[in-house]
Amino acid sequence: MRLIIRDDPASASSYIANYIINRIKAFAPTPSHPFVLGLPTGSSPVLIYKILVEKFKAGEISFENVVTFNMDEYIGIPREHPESYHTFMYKHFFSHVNVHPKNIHILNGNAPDLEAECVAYEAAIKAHGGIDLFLGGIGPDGHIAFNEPGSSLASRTRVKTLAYDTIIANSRFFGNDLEKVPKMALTVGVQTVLEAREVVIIITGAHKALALQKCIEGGVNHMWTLSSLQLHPHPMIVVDEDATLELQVKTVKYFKSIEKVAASQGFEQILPSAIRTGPRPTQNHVDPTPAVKEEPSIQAPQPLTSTLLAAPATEYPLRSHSPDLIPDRMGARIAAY
Ligand SMILES: O=P(O)(O)OC[C@H]1O[C@](O)(CO)[C@@H](O)[C@@H]1O
Repeated sequence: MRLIIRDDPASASSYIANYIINRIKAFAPTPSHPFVLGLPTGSSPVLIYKILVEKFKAGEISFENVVTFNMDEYIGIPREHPESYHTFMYKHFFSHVNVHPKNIHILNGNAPDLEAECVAYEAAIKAHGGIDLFLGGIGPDGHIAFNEPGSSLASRTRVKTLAYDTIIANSRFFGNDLEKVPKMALTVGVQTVLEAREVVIIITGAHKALALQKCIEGGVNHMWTLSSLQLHPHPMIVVDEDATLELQVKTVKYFKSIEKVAASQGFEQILPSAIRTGPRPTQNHVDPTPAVKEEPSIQAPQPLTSTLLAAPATEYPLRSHSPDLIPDRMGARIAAY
Protein backbone atom coordinates (compact mmCIF):
# COMPACT_ATOMS: atom_id res chain seq x y z
CA MET A 1 0.00 0.00 0.00
CA ARG A 2 1.26 3.43 -0.87
CA LEU A 3 -0.19 6.39 0.98
CA ILE A 4 0.73 9.69 -0.64
CA ILE A 5 0.04 12.71 1.55
CA ARG A 6 -0.25 16.16 0.08
CA ASP A 7 -1.03 19.50 1.71
CA ASP A 8 -4.41 20.09 0.12
CA PRO A 9 -6.94 18.68 -2.36
CA ALA A 10 -5.37 20.62 -5.23
CA SER A 11 -1.94 19.06 -4.72
CA ALA A 12 -3.45 15.59 -4.23
CA SER A 13 -5.48 15.96 -7.43
CA SER A 14 -2.49 17.21 -9.36
CA TYR A 15 -0.45 14.24 -8.17
CA ILE A 16 -3.08 11.81 -9.40
CA ALA A 17 -3.68 13.56 -12.72
CA ASN A 18 0.03 13.48 -13.48
CA TYR A 19 0.22 9.88 -12.34
CA ILE A 20 -2.54 8.85 -14.74
CA ILE A 21 -0.97 10.80 -17.59
CA ASN A 22 2.38 9.18 -16.99
CA ARG A 23 0.80 5.76 -16.82
CA ILE A 24 -1.01 6.23 -20.12
CA LYS A 25 2.12 7.56 -21.80
CA ALA A 26 4.27 4.73 -20.48
CA PHE A 27 1.68 2.26 -21.72
CA ALA A 28 1.79 3.78 -25.23
CA PRO A 29 -1.74 2.65 -26.10
CA THR A 30 -2.82 1.86 -29.64
CA PRO A 31 -6.25 1.07 -31.08
CA SER A 32 -5.61 -2.64 -30.70
CA HIS A 33 -3.87 -2.20 -27.35
CA PRO A 34 -5.82 0.47 -25.50
CA PHE A 35 -5.26 1.62 -21.95
CA VAL A 36 -8.27 0.64 -19.87
CA LEU A 37 -9.15 3.23 -17.24
CA GLY A 38 -11.73 2.86 -14.48
CA LEU A 39 -13.33 6.16 -13.46
CA PRO A 40 -15.35 7.55 -10.55
CA THR A 41 -17.78 10.39 -9.99
CA GLY A 42 -18.40 12.48 -6.88
CA SER A 43 -16.88 15.79 -5.87
CA SER A 44 -13.45 14.34 -5.06
CA PRO A 45 -12.31 13.63 -8.64
CA VAL A 46 -13.63 16.87 -10.17
CA LEU A 47 -10.29 18.64 -9.94
CA ILE A 48 -8.49 15.61 -11.33
CA TYR A 49 -10.73 15.73 -14.40
CA LYS A 50 -10.14 19.47 -14.70
CA ILE A 51 -6.38 18.96 -14.75
CA LEU A 52 -6.65 16.09 -17.22
CA VAL A 53 -8.74 18.28 -19.53
CA GLU A 54 -6.24 21.13 -19.24
CA LYS A 55 -3.36 18.80 -20.04
CA PHE A 56 -5.27 17.40 -22.98
CA LYS A 57 -5.93 20.88 -24.32
CA ALA A 58 -2.26 21.72 -23.86
CA GLY A 59 -1.40 18.71 -26.02
CA GLU A 60 0.27 16.85 -23.16
CA ILE A 61 -1.94 13.76 -23.28
CA SER A 62 -4.30 12.04 -25.67
CA PHE A 63 -7.21 9.79 -24.74
CA GLU A 64 -7.56 8.56 -28.30
CA ASN A 65 -6.68 5.01 -27.32
CA VAL A 66 -8.12 4.96 -23.83
CA VAL A 67 -11.12 2.81 -22.97
CA THR A 68 -13.10 3.84 -19.89
CA PHE A 69 -15.35 2.00 -17.47
CA ASN A 70 -17.21 4.00 -14.87
CA MET A 71 -17.73 2.67 -11.39
CA ASP A 72 -21.43 3.17 -10.94
CA GLU A 73 -24.68 4.82 -11.89
CA TYR A 74 -27.95 5.54 -10.14
CA ILE A 75 -30.95 3.42 -10.94
CA GLY A 76 -34.11 5.07 -12.16
CA ILE A 77 -33.11 8.61 -13.03
CA PRO A 78 -32.91 9.51 -16.71
CA ARG A 79 -29.48 9.53 -18.33
CA GLU A 80 -30.00 13.26 -19.05
CA HIS A 81 -30.77 14.06 -15.41
CA PRO A 82 -28.30 16.72 -14.18
CA GLU A 83 -27.19 14.41 -11.36
CA SER A 84 -26.86 11.20 -13.34
CA TYR A 85 -23.32 9.92 -13.55
CA HIS A 86 -23.64 9.95 -17.34
CA THR A 87 -24.22 13.70 -17.17
CA PHE A 88 -21.42 14.14 -14.64
CA MET A 89 -18.87 12.35 -16.80
CA TYR A 90 -19.71 14.24 -19.98
CA LYS A 91 -19.84 17.54 -18.14
CA HIS A 92 -16.50 17.13 -16.39
CA PHE A 93 -14.50 14.97 -18.74
CA PHE A 94 -15.76 13.20 -21.84
CA SER A 95 -17.05 16.30 -23.63
CA HIS A 96 -13.68 17.97 -23.33
CA VAL A 97 -11.26 15.26 -24.42
CA ASN A 98 -10.80 12.93 -27.35
CA VAL A 99 -12.15 9.74 -25.81
CA HIS A 100 -14.08 7.88 -28.51
CA PRO A 101 -17.73 7.52 -27.52
CA LYS A 102 -17.47 3.84 -28.45
CA ASN A 103 -14.76 3.48 -25.81
CA ILE A 104 -16.90 4.89 -23.01
CA HIS A 105 -18.68 2.42 -20.73
CA ILE A 106 -21.14 3.55 -18.08
CA LEU A 107 -23.67 1.26 -16.47
CA ASN A 108 -27.23 1.85 -17.63
CA GLY A 109 -29.39 2.38 -14.57
CA ASN A 110 -32.48 2.24 -16.76
CA ALA A 111 -31.72 -1.08 -18.41
CA PRO A 112 -34.79 -3.30 -18.71
CA ASP A 113 -32.87 -6.14 -17.09
CA LEU A 114 -30.53 -4.68 -14.51
CA GLU A 115 -28.89 -7.94 -13.64
CA ALA A 116 -28.14 -8.68 -17.28
CA GLU A 117 -26.68 -5.18 -17.55
CA CYS A 118 -24.31 -5.95 -14.67
CA VAL A 119 -23.26 -9.29 -16.07
CA ALA A 120 -22.64 -7.74 -19.50
CA TYR A 121 -20.55 -5.00 -17.86
CA GLU A 122 -18.25 -7.53 -16.22
CA ALA A 123 -18.00 -9.34 -19.56
CA ALA A 124 -17.10 -6.10 -21.35
CA ILE A 125 -14.31 -5.39 -18.85
CA LYS A 126 -13.01 -8.87 -19.40
CA ALA A 127 -13.26 -8.56 -23.19
CA HIS A 128 -11.07 -5.46 -23.00
CA GLY A 129 -8.41 -7.36 -21.12
CA GLY A 130 -9.24 -6.02 -17.66
CA ILE A 131 -8.79 -2.60 -16.15
CA ASP A 132 -5.27 -1.19 -16.09
CA LEU A 133 -5.90 1.54 -13.56
CA PHE A 134 -9.01 2.07 -11.50
CA LEU A 135 -9.36 5.56 -10.10
CA GLY A 136 -11.80 5.82 -7.23
CA GLY A 137 -13.19 7.98 -4.48
CA ILE A 138 -14.78 6.88 -1.23
CA GLY A 139 -17.76 7.78 0.86
CA PRO A 140 -17.32 8.97 4.45
CA ASP A 141 -18.28 5.43 5.53
CA GLY A 142 -15.33 4.01 3.61
CA HIS A 143 -17.32 2.62 0.71
CA ILE A 144 -15.61 2.23 -2.62
CA ALA A 145 -17.78 2.75 -5.71
CA PHE A 146 -21.20 2.03 -4.17
CA ASN A 147 -20.00 -0.95 -2.17
CA GLU A 148 -21.64 0.11 1.02
CA PRO A 149 -20.70 -1.23 4.47
CA GLY A 150 -21.40 -4.93 4.64
CA SER A 151 -20.85 -5.48 0.92
CA SER A 152 -19.22 -8.76 0.12
CA LEU A 153 -15.54 -8.34 -0.53
CA ALA A 154 -16.04 -10.88 -3.30
CA SER A 155 -18.81 -8.83 -4.92
CA ARG A 156 -19.03 -8.04 -8.58
CA THR A 157 -21.05 -5.60 -10.62
CA ARG A 158 -24.59 -5.64 -9.31
CA VAL A 159 -27.65 -3.81 -8.09
CA LYS A 160 -26.97 -2.15 -4.74
CA THR A 161 -29.19 -0.50 -2.18
CA LEU A 162 -27.62 2.73 -0.97
CA ALA A 163 -26.88 3.18 2.71
CA TYR A 164 -28.87 5.85 4.51
CA ASP A 165 -25.61 7.73 5.20
CA THR A 166 -24.86 7.84 1.49
CA ILE A 167 -28.37 9.03 0.69
CA ILE A 168 -27.90 11.84 3.19
CA ALA A 169 -24.41 12.65 1.86
CA ASN A 170 -25.63 12.74 -1.74
CA SER A 171 -28.75 14.76 -0.96
CA ARG A 172 -26.61 17.87 -1.36
CA PHE A 173 -26.76 17.22 -5.10
CA PHE A 174 -30.56 16.93 -5.00
CA GLY A 175 -31.49 20.18 -3.27
CA ASN A 176 -31.00 18.52 0.13
CA ASP A 177 -34.22 16.63 -0.50
CA LEU A 178 -33.77 13.02 0.63
CA GLU A 179 -36.84 11.99 -1.32
CA LYS A 180 -35.20 12.97 -4.58
CA VAL A 181 -32.02 10.95 -4.03
CA PRO A 182 -32.08 7.60 -5.81
CA LYS A 183 -32.04 4.76 -3.30
CA MET A 184 -30.52 2.18 -5.61
CA ALA A 185 -27.54 2.07 -7.91
CA LEU A 186 -25.60 -0.20 -10.18
CA THR A 187 -22.01 -0.53 -9.07
CA VAL A 188 -18.91 -2.50 -9.85
CA GLY A 189 -18.11 -4.87 -7.02
CA VAL A 190 -15.20 -4.92 -4.61
CA GLN A 191 -13.74 -7.83 -6.53
CA THR A 192 -14.12 -5.94 -9.81
CA VAL A 193 -12.00 -3.15 -8.37
CA LEU A 194 -9.47 -5.55 -6.87
CA GLU A 195 -8.93 -7.16 -10.25
CA ALA A 196 -7.68 -3.92 -11.77
CA ARG A 197 -3.92 -3.96 -12.19
CA GLU A 198 -3.63 -0.76 -10.22
CA VAL A 199 -6.04 1.04 -7.95
CA VAL A 200 -5.64 4.74 -7.15
CA ILE A 201 -7.95 6.35 -4.61
CA ILE A 202 -8.38 10.01 -3.76
CA ILE A 203 -9.50 10.91 -0.25
CA THR A 204 -9.74 14.50 0.89
CA GLY A 205 -11.30 16.24 3.86
CA ALA A 206 -11.64 15.69 7.58
CA HIS A 207 -15.05 14.02 7.08
CA LYS A 208 -13.27 11.06 5.51
CA ALA A 209 -10.49 10.83 8.10
CA LEU A 210 -12.11 8.01 10.07
CA ALA A 211 -12.62 5.98 6.90
CA LEU A 212 -8.97 6.42 5.98
CA GLN A 213 -7.89 5.40 9.47
CA LYS A 214 -10.02 2.25 9.39
CA CYS A 215 -8.70 1.32 5.99
CA ILE A 216 -5.03 1.99 6.66
CA GLU A 217 -4.63 1.05 10.32
CA GLY A 218 -7.45 -1.43 10.73
CA GLY A 219 -7.84 -4.90 9.29
CA VAL A 220 -9.65 -5.95 6.15
CA ASN A 221 -13.30 -5.58 6.99
CA HIS A 222 -16.49 -5.56 4.96
CA MET A 223 -17.82 -2.65 7.02
CA TRP A 224 -15.12 -0.46 5.49
CA THR A 225 -14.94 -1.80 1.99
CA LEU A 226 -11.96 0.34 1.02
CA SER A 227 -9.93 -1.75 3.47
CA SER A 228 -10.10 -4.54 0.86
CA LEU A 229 -7.31 -2.67 -0.91
CA GLN A 230 -4.97 -4.25 1.60
CA LEU A 231 -5.41 -7.37 -0.50
CA HIS A 232 -4.41 -5.62 -3.72
CA PRO A 233 -0.79 -5.76 -4.86
CA HIS A 234 -0.64 -2.19 -6.18
CA PRO A 235 -2.99 0.13 -4.35
CA MET A 236 -2.23 3.79 -3.88
CA ILE A 237 -4.26 6.20 -1.78
CA VAL A 238 -3.60 9.90 -2.28
CA VAL A 239 -4.91 12.15 0.47
CA ASP A 240 -4.75 15.68 1.76
CA GLU A 241 -3.57 16.53 5.27
CA ASP A 242 -7.13 16.86 6.58
CA ALA A 243 -7.88 13.25 5.68
CA THR A 244 -5.01 12.09 7.90
CA LEU A 245 -6.50 13.58 11.09
CA GLU A 246 -7.42 10.21 12.60
CA LEU A 247 -4.16 8.48 11.70
CA GLN A 248 -1.44 7.92 14.24
CA VAL A 249 1.45 10.33 13.89
CA LYS A 250 3.80 7.41 13.34
CA THR A 251 1.64 6.13 10.47
CA VAL A 252 1.77 9.50 8.76
CA LYS A 253 5.52 9.75 9.33
CA TYR A 254 6.04 6.23 8.09
CA PHE A 255 4.32 6.77 4.76
CA LYS A 256 5.95 10.16 4.29
CA SER A 257 9.34 8.61 4.97
CA ILE A 258 8.70 5.83 2.47
CA GLU A 259 7.98 8.38 -0.22
CA LYS A 260 11.06 10.41 0.75
CA VAL A 261 13.35 7.40 0.70
CA ALA A 262 11.93 6.29 -2.65
CA ALA A 263 12.54 9.74 -4.12
CA SER A 264 16.09 9.80 -2.74
CA GLN A 265 16.71 6.48 -4.47
CA GLY A 266 15.55 7.90 -7.78
CA PHE A 267 12.16 6.22 -7.73
CA GLU A 268 9.36 8.40 -8.77
CA GLN A 269 6.09 6.53 -8.63
CA ILE A 270 6.26 5.67 -12.32
CA LEU A 271 7.98 2.34 -12.72
CA PRO A 272 7.44 1.24 -16.29
CA SER A 273 7.65 -2.47 -16.80
CA ALA A 274 7.91 -4.51 -19.94
CA ILE A 275 4.59 -6.13 -19.19
CA ARG A 276 2.75 -2.91 -18.59
CA THR A 277 4.09 -1.05 -21.60
CA GLY A 278 4.56 -3.89 -24.05
CA PRO A 279 1.93 -5.48 -26.21
CA ARG A 280 -0.48 -7.66 -24.38
CA PRO A 281 -1.66 -10.98 -25.72
CA THR A 282 -4.28 -10.24 -28.31
CA GLN A 283 -7.60 -9.60 -26.69
CA ASN A 284 -10.17 -9.44 -29.39
CA HIS A 285 -12.76 -6.91 -28.48
CA VAL A 286 -15.34 -9.46 -29.04
CA ASP A 287 -18.75 -10.44 -28.13
CA PRO A 288 -19.75 -8.30 -25.16
CA THR A 289 -22.47 -10.85 -24.60
CA PRO A 290 -21.32 -12.93 -21.68
CA ALA A 291 -20.92 -16.65 -21.67
CA VAL A 292 -23.61 -17.07 -19.08
CA LYS A 293 -22.07 -20.02 -17.35
CA GLU A 294 -18.80 -18.24 -16.67
CA GLU A 295 -20.28 -15.12 -15.22
CA PRO A 296 -21.53 -14.58 -11.71
CA SER A 297 -25.03 -13.43 -11.12
CA ILE A 298 -27.07 -12.49 -8.12
CA GLN A 299 -28.64 -15.94 -8.14
CA ALA A 300 -25.38 -17.74 -8.75
CA PRO A 301 -22.43 -15.75 -7.40
CA GLN A 302 -19.05 -17.31 -7.87
CA PRO A 303 -17.36 -18.64 -4.76
CA LEU A 304 -14.51 -16.17 -4.82
CA THR A 305 -12.88 -16.48 -1.45
CA SER A 306 -9.88 -18.28 -2.80
CA THR A 307 -9.40 -16.10 -5.85
CA LEU A 308 -9.70 -13.01 -3.69
CA LEU A 309 -6.44 -13.90 -2.07
CA ALA A 310 -4.74 -14.87 -5.30
CA ALA A 311 -2.97 -12.54 -7.69
CA PRO A 312 -5.80 -10.65 -9.35
CA ALA A 313 -4.63 -10.48 -12.93
CA THR A 314 -2.74 -12.83 -15.13
CA GLU A 315 -0.89 -9.97 -16.79
CA TYR A 316 0.12 -8.65 -13.50
CA PRO A 317 2.74 -5.90 -13.85
CA LEU A 318 6.20 -6.90 -12.76
CA ARG A 319 8.12 -4.50 -10.62
CA SER A 320 11.55 -5.90 -10.26
CA HIS A 321 12.63 -3.22 -7.85
CA SER A 322 10.08 -1.16 -6.09
CA PRO A 323 10.20 0.87 -2.90
CA ASP A 324 7.00 -0.62 -1.62
CA LEU A 325 8.67 -4.01 -1.60
CA ILE A 326 11.17 -2.85 1.03
CA PRO A 327 10.37 -4.85 4.19
CA ASP A 328 8.22 -3.00 6.69
CA ARG A 329 10.52 -1.50 9.30
CA MET A 330 7.85 -0.21 11.64
CA GLY A 331 8.55 -2.94 14.15
CA ALA A 332 12.11 -1.72 14.55
CA ARG A 333 10.97 1.86 14.91
CA ILE A 334 8.47 1.10 17.63
CA ALA A 335 11.23 0.09 20.02
CA ALA A 336 12.61 3.61 19.82
CA TYR A 337 9.43 5.15 21.24
O1 LIG B 1 -16.28 12.61 -3.62
P1 LIG B 1 -17.55 12.65 -2.90
O2 LIG B 1 -18.46 13.73 -3.38
O3 LIG B 1 -17.40 12.59 -1.44
O4 LIG B 1 -18.34 11.37 -3.30
C1 LIG B 1 -17.79 10.12 -3.24
C2 LIG B 1 -18.85 9.23 -3.71
O5 LIG B 1 -18.86 9.08 -5.06
C3 LIG B 1 -18.78 7.74 -5.37
O6 LIG B 1 -17.64 7.60 -6.12
C4 LIG B 1 -20.03 7.38 -6.08
O7 LIG B 1 -19.71 6.76 -7.18
C5 LIG B 1 -18.71 6.93 -4.15
O8 LIG B 1 -17.54 6.24 -4.01
C6 LIG B 1 -18.87 7.92 -3.10
O9 LIG B 1 -20.14 7.75 -2.61
